[in-house]
Amino acid sequence: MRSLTIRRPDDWHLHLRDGLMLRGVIGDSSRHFARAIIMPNLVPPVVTTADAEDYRSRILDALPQGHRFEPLMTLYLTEQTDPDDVERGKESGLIHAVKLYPAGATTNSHGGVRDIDKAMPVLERMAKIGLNLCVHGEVTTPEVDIFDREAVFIDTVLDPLRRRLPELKITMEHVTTSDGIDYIRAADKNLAGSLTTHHLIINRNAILVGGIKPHYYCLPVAKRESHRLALRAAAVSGDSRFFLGTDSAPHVDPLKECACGCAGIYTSINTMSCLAHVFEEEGALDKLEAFASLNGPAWYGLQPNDETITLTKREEPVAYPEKIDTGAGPVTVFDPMFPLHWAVE
Ligand SMILES: NC(=O)N[C@@H](CC(=O)O)C(=O)O
Ligand SMILES: [Zn+2]
Ligand SMILES: [Zn+2]
Repeated sequence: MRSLTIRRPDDWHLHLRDGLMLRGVIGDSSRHFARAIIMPNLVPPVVTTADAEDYRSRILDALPQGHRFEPLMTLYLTEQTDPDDVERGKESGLIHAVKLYPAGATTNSHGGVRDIDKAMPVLERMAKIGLNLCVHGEVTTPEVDIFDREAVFIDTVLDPLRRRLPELKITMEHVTTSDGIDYIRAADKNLAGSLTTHHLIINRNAILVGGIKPHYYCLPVAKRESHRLALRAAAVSGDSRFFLGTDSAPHVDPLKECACGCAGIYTSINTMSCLAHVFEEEGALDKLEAFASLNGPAWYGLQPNDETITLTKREEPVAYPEKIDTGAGPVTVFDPMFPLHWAVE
């Protein structure tokens, strides 16, 4: 048996939803993770500091008995967002990032930004006060192929924005391409990227070969194998600009298994087992702590957690449910398509 003790990890991109779904999923995160950057794409979205404060209370209220977990709140950027409200949210310690969803790019993003010029006053204020901008980095232009949307976003939105406002700290979330990795590596400052668990494991074949597999569909959509390999290399490199954001995004099965299934993969429950497997495969178990527990806090200006978790490699595969029952309905758990042997003690 091998074992590995690391600082308690954090999740720098998480969807917890609300109501019954929130109650059904939060324990899967708080069991292993100490903190998470909480995505604001509720219906309606979390747009003001007051919304974020209410949502944070609902999250803490849903936490299982005995669990300790700190939700790090974010605001959903709109063309009407008030810079003063954002600044108050940051100064009070509540708000850790503002999230840019290009309108229509992903789940519940129709209220997102259409014209980035309209968001400039907020972005300028964020640059001034040192507040992070998290971006869903895909263009939504219908002419652009869905597999190219991240690369085109970098050229037409992200790079111009960084030139215009070099002092703005930007997290390119759920990077799925080697273009994204190269772009982050080449940046001199103020740019980092989060990587999901599933994009380190699947390529686009998982969605399309042998029948259409809705539980492997998420946005940004998984790309070809060469991109997956680039993501893996970045994750295990130890480069402090890359860290874990699971993007665990629960949807009930009926909304995924239908003619127009929604995007999102649920990985909170087995992420640490999956990551230990990936890092071991890459001969880089010694880099798992940097990726899951150290680089993220450093980027967000927080201390790493004092507590630790221990992962042990077992003979028998680790059991995890195929689906969880959430009260809102069943949610299928990410199946990495290989047995998992690393267990969190
Ligand atoms: N990643 C996804 O496929 N879905 C996310 C939205 C997002 O992070 O883009 C969701 O909220 O379901
Ligand atoms: Zn996204
Ligand atoms: Zn997400």
